Amino acid sequence: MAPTLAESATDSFDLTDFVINQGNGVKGLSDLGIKSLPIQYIQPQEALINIIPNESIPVIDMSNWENDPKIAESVCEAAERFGFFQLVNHGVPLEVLEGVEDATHGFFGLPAAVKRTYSKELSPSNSVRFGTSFSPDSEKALEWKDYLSLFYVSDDEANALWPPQCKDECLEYMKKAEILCKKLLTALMERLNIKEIDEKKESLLMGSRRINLNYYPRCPNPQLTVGVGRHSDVSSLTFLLQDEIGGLYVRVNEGKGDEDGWVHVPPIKGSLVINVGDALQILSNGRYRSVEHCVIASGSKNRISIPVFVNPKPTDVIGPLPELLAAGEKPKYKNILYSDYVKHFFRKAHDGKKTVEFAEV
Ligand SMILES: CC(C)(COP(=O)(O)OP(=O)(O)OC[C@H]1O[C@@H](n2cnc3c(N)ncnc32)[C@H](O)[C@@H]1OP(=O)(O)O)[C@@H](O)C(=O)NCCC(=O)NCCSC(=O)/C=C/c1ccc(O)cc1
Ligand SMILES: O=C(O)CCC(=O)C(=O)O
Ligand SMILES: [Fe+2]
Repeated sequence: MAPTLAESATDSFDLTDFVINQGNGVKGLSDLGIKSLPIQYIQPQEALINIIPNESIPVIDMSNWENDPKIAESVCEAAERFGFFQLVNHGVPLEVLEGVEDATHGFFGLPAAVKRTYSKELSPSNSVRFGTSFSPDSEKALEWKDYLSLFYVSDDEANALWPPQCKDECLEYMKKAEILCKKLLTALMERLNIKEIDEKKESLLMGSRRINLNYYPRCPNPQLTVGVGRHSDVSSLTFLLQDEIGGLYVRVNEGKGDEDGWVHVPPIKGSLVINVGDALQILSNGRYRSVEHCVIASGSKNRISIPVFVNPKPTDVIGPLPELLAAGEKPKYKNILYSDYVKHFFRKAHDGKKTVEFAEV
């Protein structure tokens, strides 16, 4: 039986066992109606961010993409300057977005005992993992987030192993996002004078995919914790669907003259938030920027978000693209096996932009 509130306030309540081992997650804690944040979730002061109210990341309308080259230009400029932008009229149908949102609520609404069967300990495959926080074994303070992470290997594998409550919707969203991804990557490569995405480049840029379903339940003291700590993604590009609650913040003006701080990414119905990940920063030799972001939980509502991470293949060696070096650029990054890079990211707590130092020359 779930512990009572009185029990949860005492040492007799084993939070790790309840949240992690039993599969209740932070959703389980929130559903208990706890009135204050357990100490394990209190983040150190430096995790808290300075919010800049009057700035924003670009919102780009893609409806005239085929005919108006200025749209591709805005995408490339946003990828260089902010590393983040929102897209509207991007071609992924609203029903597909709504379908995967409903499926996400369906999955997290399952009993803990069912979700737990997808945990690292019990899941029959490394491609499917239900968990809570990012890296609980290495974090000083936990994050207020549960997730399901699905690595795509094949349709057959997904059909056999992904949870039936969400597999069709996840596959559909991932596939539609891929069409959009090709368009964006073609434009981003053209800007680097790379006219053709051959097989090798296609693998480096979009050889693997992972879809995460993130659940951030209502939090009793959202200002003391984080939904996701500051990090950059290790993908090439991330396609993030967020619901109407809000809470995603992106770092702006880092190392520039203007005020360094964080801007909110306001939810826009039907839009997708796109961001550059470390792999594209490395491949483009720093031209496109993978930028820090974080999530602040809500004090009143449950929030979901669904990123599709488009990545190199785990077996690819990533480094600055040869065309850039042939044009005389000095490499800023070493060549590195992509799965080593990702393992390095997953084994430590979120730490801003530090992962990329692993690849710096
Ligand atoms: C190295 C991978 C990820 C796993 O390969 P594996 O052979 O199953 O390796 P391991 O089982 O040894 O996993 C390596 C470590 O990563 C951990 N891990 C294995 N998947 C996971 C998992 N989805 N979640 C969080 N730890 C994991 C796993 O627990 C393990 O840590 P540890 O147990 O401490 O040794 C492999 O699939 C790979 O190279 N994938 C490349 C494609 C890929 O997944 N790219 C990542 C895109 S994800 C991204 O950009 C951002 C993700 C993100 C996610 C959460 C955030 O809060 C913020 C951002
Ligand atoms: O929930 C969000 O808005 C962002 C989540 C995120 O940054 C991630 O999963 O990598
Ligand atoms: Fe992220």
